[in-house]
Amino acid sequence: MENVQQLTKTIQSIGCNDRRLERFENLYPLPNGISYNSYFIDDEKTAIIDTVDSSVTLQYLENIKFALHGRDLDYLVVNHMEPDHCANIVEIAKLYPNFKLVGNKKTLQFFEQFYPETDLSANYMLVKNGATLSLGQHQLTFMLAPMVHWPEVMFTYESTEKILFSADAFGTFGAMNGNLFTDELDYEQLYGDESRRYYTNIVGKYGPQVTKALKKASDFDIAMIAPLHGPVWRTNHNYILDRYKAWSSYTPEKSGVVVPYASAYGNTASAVDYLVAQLSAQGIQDIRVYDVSKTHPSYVIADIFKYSHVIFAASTYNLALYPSMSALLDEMTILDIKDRKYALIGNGSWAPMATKHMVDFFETQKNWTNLAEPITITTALTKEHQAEFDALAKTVADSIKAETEK
Ligand SMILES: Cc1cc2nc3c(=O)[nH]c(=O)nc-3n(C[C@H](O)[C@H](O)[C@H](O)COP(=O)(O)O)c2cc1C
Repeated sequence: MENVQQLTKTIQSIGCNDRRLERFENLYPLPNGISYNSYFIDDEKTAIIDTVDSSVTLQYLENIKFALHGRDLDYLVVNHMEPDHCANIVEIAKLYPNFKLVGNKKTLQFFEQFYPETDLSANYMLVKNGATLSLGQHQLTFMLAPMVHWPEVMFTYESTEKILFSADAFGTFGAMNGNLFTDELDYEQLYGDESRRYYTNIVGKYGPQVTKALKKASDFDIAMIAPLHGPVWRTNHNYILDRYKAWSSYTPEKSGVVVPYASAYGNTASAVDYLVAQLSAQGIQDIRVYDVSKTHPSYVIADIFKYSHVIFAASTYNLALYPSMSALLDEMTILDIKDRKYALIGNGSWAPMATKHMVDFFETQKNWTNLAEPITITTALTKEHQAEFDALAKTVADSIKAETEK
């Protein structure tokens, strides 16, 4: 049976949920699943905006059949050619061969790269930035938003009902829970952290491009923002726009400190516990400690975007940096995170090298401010280092407080 909801009188949400997938892009844990959104516009001409992942094809095709009510499909607009959104183009082509596949030059190029066995060139409708398409009552305008995840990404604006179909922008991890609109649910509680983890890990590297797209989109009078994952915004746009402004400019949302550590036997972990207790004694409340061997880097990355300060602590592993800390630092480089204040603690029992590796790493990073001389301990934290740890806690606490007062 169909599973379709009304976005407006003439536009339906025909997307599907997937609560089985373990990892998005085979990388990011999905504890609450994911939704793949797709929209159907019922007008003199019929149109679908984006398709869904192959894992939900059967449900999706039922939804389309229901939405069309026996009519033919005229247009399929592809805002994003990533497989979780384009995997059903070929299926749609089998059932509705007369449709026009609407995309820009890169969209169509990617289509041929992903689906070399399917020739849809006769269906192509190539659009450029600013091109328009009339469906009857509804008028679509296409706006290129390159690198708001991928180079072919575009936004589609429907001017009659003032809806911005925003591709991956403004979306979130987490399946839908029945409520289609953000104002029907407690967004902060249900999707607040997961939308940050989604943005920072998936789009995080492309802050400048996101800023550009936000500026372009502000030319439009927007009543609704309909993303490709998660609920639709029809009120309180500023909540998500402000968050996007902060994330895309690498501005911390809060002053506070993230403390990712890597520890084989627990000594680095104990040293961190001592340090954060001193931070607490200094009055710091927002402290987030993570064992990077246990917590997936995407959660740590999301908090590094959220908070102003980071203290990295890691032990040495065969003269190298402990692998799970290395993985986190690699991920940070891939995402180009900048503008945070940091301090370093290394550990090692016979040839401690972790501190040096982390120092070398931060010399290559943009706009990270080192707050203190790195500390190296040689296995367990001892009274000998206590004063250094106390001093580090004071320095970091003072810096956080100064940030709060700004
Ligand atoms: C596989 C392995 C390799 C290690 N290699 C080094 C090393 O090259 N140099 C060193 O000083 N310590 C080395 N260590 C020791 C740990 O770094 C050390 O015991 C640790 O810093 C203590 O802190 P922890 O309990 O937080 O792991 C190694 C430990 C393991 C398990």
